[in-house]
Amino acid sequence: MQRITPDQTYPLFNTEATRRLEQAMAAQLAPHTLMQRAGLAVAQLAQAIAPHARTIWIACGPGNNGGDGLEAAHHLARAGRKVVISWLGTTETLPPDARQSWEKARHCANIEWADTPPTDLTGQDLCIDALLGIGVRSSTRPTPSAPTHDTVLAQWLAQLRSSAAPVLAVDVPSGLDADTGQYAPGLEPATHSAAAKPGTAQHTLSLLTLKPGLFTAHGRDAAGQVWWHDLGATAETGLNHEPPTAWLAGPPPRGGRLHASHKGSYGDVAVVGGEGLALRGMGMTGAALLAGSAALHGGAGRVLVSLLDQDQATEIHTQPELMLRRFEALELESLSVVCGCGGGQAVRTVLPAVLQRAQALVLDADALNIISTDGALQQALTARSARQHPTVLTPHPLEAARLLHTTSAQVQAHRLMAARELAKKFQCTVALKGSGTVIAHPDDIPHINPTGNGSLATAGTGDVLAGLLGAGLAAGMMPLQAAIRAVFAHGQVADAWPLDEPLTAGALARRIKIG
Ligand SMILES: NC(=O)C1=CN([C@@H]2O[C@H](COP(=O)(O)OP(=O)(O)OC[C@H]3O[C@@H](n4cnc5c(N)ncnc54)[C@H](OP(=O)(O)O)[C@@H]3O)[C@@H](O)[C@H]2O)[C@@H](O)CC1
Ligand SMILES: [K+]
Repeated sequence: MQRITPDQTYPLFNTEATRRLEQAMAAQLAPHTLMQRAGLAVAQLAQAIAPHARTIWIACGPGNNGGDGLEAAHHLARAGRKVVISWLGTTETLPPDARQSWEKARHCANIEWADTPPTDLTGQDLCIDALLGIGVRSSTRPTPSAPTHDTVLAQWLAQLRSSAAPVLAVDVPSGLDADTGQYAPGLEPATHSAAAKPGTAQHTLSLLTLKPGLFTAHGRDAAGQVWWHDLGATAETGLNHEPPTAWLAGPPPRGGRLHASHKGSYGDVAVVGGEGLALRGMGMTGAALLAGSAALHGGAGRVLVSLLDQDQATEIHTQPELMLRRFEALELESLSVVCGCGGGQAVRTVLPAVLQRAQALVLDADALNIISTDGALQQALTARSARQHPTVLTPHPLEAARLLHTTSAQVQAHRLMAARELAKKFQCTVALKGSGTVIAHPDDIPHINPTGNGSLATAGTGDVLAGLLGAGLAAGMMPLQAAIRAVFAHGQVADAWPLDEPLTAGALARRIKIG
């Protein structure tokens, strides 16, 4: 069993791939072996995280996820723990594996069966959520006969989520789609605002495979600390014959600098953005300066800043290392250009030249919005790939939606798919921001970033990411690697930041550590 931390790369498998692996393994093993292993692993983790739990309430659903819970109940009861089971299945519809575990649990004298879940649990107890796993339906049941069952399941789920006791979720937090990290309709937590985190699992034990939905969209909040037990898959069948759906990115390789190097060894970044106050009364030069600061702290040899403010700025007092340049004075052909940060409408005039000439390019914010409305710019963007000019897009979900002519809800509903679609459409690398940033490249398996948290949800952090990425490209990194590295390092600063101190984008840029 492994505790998942951002210290290595892990393969992630969606439901379809997981089912294929399950079948391949089950064919080689005695019947019921996988569920026995799953139940034992759940019981072991329960004992480890709550060794002194007074009562262990196990909420078991009608399918094999419930079967895992029943199997775990048997082990925990045999270990002398006080176990209360609430089971939602019927003997007529029980899958064969779950039936065997149900019978085992039935024969354990010291298990209490409760149709009404206990309401007096405290922090000294433990809940095990075995209601729904990867079999959760993505639509509500159409038949009129069933709602009662579904209603009870939803009630028990609400009770788990609001319990004072810690929750260990089996395989996936019930109701969460293992592929997308979205909740199934009708099973969303009641409180769903960023300020009030919904009651969710403190631990999730992912079985056989790690699933992408645990690490993106609502997955991170829903799952808490993720653990993984492969049920013997790596040793017995190898996970190799099934290509991963995605990778959970690990830390980029550390690389020191050669002593005999100079500023030219690390390349030049040019930040083009920062519409001035004069044009529309909205000054956004700070965004470009943040990107510049991040490029500096990300290791760029030199950082040039071209502010789109009609030459009002003549000097940057706050960061003397940044060099101001008129746009016309930039030798775009030899630069890694970061374009868009605070660019407003002013960035429209420079985009044709930037897309045509920049050696390497990061496009963010306003640049993306303008491109999404202009077919000629879209063609120019796509054409960069044929000239071997690396390009990285860093959209948030709404910007991605504009580029894909869809809604941000659709993008969020299928983050992995949306990032891949964008990468293919424009033949470039994409970092789709948000919880569990997805990094996609046309010909590669996408990566999900494991670092970062809600403190990054503040103005300017996107500009910092763009600048940092520009530094990676300037150093000659491949765009996919540069994007993985930048997103990882960006999130790492937030993870190390004190929880009770608001993180500002300026501080974020200054704290970046690369290599
Ligand atoms: N894969 C593996 O390698 C291994 C898998 N194992 C375990 O099996 C789990 C998968 O089991 P599974 O296929 O039986 O599906 P599961 O999640 O129990 O749900 C199906 C049941 O829930 C019901 N239901 C669905 N949605 C609903 C809703 N919205 N509201 C109400 N009800 C809803 C659905 O009803 P139906 O749609 O049939 O009407 C059906 O009765 C997996 O996550 C892991 O824990 C391990 O034991 C061993 C290795
Ligand atoms: K579950």
